[in-house]
Amino acid sequence: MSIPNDPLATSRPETAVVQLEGVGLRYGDAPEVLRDIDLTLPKGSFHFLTGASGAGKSSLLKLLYLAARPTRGTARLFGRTVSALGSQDLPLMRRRIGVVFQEFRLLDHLTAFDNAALPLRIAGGRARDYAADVAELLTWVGLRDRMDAYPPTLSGGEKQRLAIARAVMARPELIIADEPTGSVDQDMAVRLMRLFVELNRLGATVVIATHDNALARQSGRPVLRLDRGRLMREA
Ligand SMILES: Nc1ncnc2c1ncn2[C@@H]1O[C@H](COP(=O)(O)OP(=O)(O)OP(=O)(O)O)[C@@H](O)[C@H]1O
Repeated sequence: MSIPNDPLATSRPETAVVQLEGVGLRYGDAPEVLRDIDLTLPKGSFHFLTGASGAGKSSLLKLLYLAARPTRGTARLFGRTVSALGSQDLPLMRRRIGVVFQEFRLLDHLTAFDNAALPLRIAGGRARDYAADVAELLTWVGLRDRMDAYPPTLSGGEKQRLAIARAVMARPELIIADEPTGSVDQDMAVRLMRLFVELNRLGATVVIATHDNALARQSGRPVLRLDRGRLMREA
């Protein structure tokens, strides 16, 4: 399905971080949960993704962070066709993407500091080089006094802030966040949004899925809406 009057649809392919053409997704033999998705996300764009529970938001995000492949149509990420990626390509592609999972997915046996530092460690960084950056970002998200805590001892909001810090720590080119402010109060939600806005200003492409239609509309950013697996463009 093409989205009427969508200026993104005309963007040049080489500037697109994400391109989905005629994409469908089904789990097993069940009916498709995503249908006829055409979507181009230019480099440096910032979109919200809304839709009722079960509309397919997390499933669409899974396609974008390579946790699922389309069962129909074509997906391109950073100009590469996803179906042609080999197993050796996936870790490198994934390092370019920062994901805030709805259920956080923190590692319980690592401290908050080590969770946040993980993307830098995986990229081959040395603790003495990145320690100050990790501490600064954790301080920014209000976790200065919780750096040595383990995830099971953190509140829901603290876990969420840690998940966000980890996702953006290595300055990914594409930031994908699934309900990133669902567990924090309004003031913290505004603060966290400022972080995404700042990273976008520095060049990151950002996609944020949320139930919070007001948050999405007030942002002034384009809103993509999923309605039972079909993509609509709201504003
Ligand atoms: N791993 C899976 N196996 C089978 N069906 C799934 C799986 N994940 C999601 N679904 C189904 O796909 C549909 C879309 O789910 P999805 O989680 O993408 O929606 P959502 O819009 O993110 O919902 P929510 O806002 O509640 O998180 C639902 O019908 C769901 O039951």
